[in-house]
Amino acid sequence: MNIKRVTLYHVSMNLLSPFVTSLETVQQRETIIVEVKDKDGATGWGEVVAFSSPWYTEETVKTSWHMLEDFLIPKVLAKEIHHPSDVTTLCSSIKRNYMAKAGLETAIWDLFAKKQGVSLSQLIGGTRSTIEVGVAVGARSIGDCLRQIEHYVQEGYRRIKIKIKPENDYEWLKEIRRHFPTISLMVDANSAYTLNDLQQLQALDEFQLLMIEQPLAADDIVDHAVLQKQMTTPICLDESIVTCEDARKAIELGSCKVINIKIGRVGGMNEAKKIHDLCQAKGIAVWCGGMLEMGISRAHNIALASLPHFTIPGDISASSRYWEEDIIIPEVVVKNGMVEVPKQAGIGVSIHRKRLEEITLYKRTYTAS
Ligand SMILES: O=C(O)CCC(=O)c1ccccc1C(=O)O
Ligand SMILES: [Mg+2]
Repeated sequence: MNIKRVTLYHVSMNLLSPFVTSLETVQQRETIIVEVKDKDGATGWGEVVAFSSPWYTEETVKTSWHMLEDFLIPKVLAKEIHHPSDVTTLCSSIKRNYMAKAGLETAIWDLFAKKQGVSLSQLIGGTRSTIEVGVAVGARSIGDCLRQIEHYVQEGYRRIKIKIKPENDYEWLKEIRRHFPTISLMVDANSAYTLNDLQQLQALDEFQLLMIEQPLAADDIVDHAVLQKQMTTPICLDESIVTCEDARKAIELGSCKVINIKIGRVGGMNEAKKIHDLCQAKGIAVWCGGMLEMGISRAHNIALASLPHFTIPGDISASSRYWEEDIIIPEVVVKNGMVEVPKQAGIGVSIHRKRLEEITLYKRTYTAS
């Protein structure tokens, strides 16, 4: 493949309702859509999942744009690409900046799959035609939280995830379990605790949680290993795992029993697949995480989650969970807690050009010299 043009769209959409985490409340979702075109005019689409501010990881929409414009796009425009995994190698001299890399790399995966005439799921070795999905609830109050759970359980979601922090964990979970004693339930702390909170965390063991996601700091796989030995609830790592090497070390240390794989956080589909394969070999459970994303990233997640070792429902909700109108056709729909894996070439959905233009604040095209 010779990539001839890359277009970046700076876009912004309002979430249907604010998403509250221990670190940030997201209402306006700003991001970058990446369109790549080769010499034959074939097109691939990717989405950068960085946020407006560096609350989740260090990347932002602006740092991603800078990395793409000044370093990453020039690399892919300069060389022939034989396979999307070449992009990882091409960009390996550029440190970190995983979400910026993933936005471009996933667009090239979509393009490559389309050129081969196969679905992205098929291309990466996906084995499922439907995937089980869960939903994440980031609520302002326990009342709001209970109402949301009720609604999503009724919609058929297979697993509910609640955002917690030290000020509302035990009491909230007590209330939730009183109303929903048997639902598949897990929590995500986005690093809101330290080992000083050991007893408070151990108290959560009574709620039969599927897992607790990222209780401690992103750069602390040592303390997570200490914590896992003293909790029965499985620990799942999210922010701590940005490479396959991180996953290997965390597994060796016993820092987690589960890993949440996000394509954006780990720099692309290639690395995501490597982590999947490693976890499969080591018997560590995995599921596909979410980033309050628009449809393009959602479609890439669906392809990833069709791999055989994704045995736990991911944070892959319907387009209508977050958006009035998504930028893909058809939108992602959830029926009975399941999403169909598209069979069409590439990510298997079309871009809703009119909707994309509506939410675009600025766009710029870069061409091969
Ligand atoms: O529904 C989703 O898209 C995922 C929700 C979620 O938990 C989340 C959303 C934004 C940033 C980080 C996270 C996370 O998994 O920690
Ligand atoms: Mg998380």
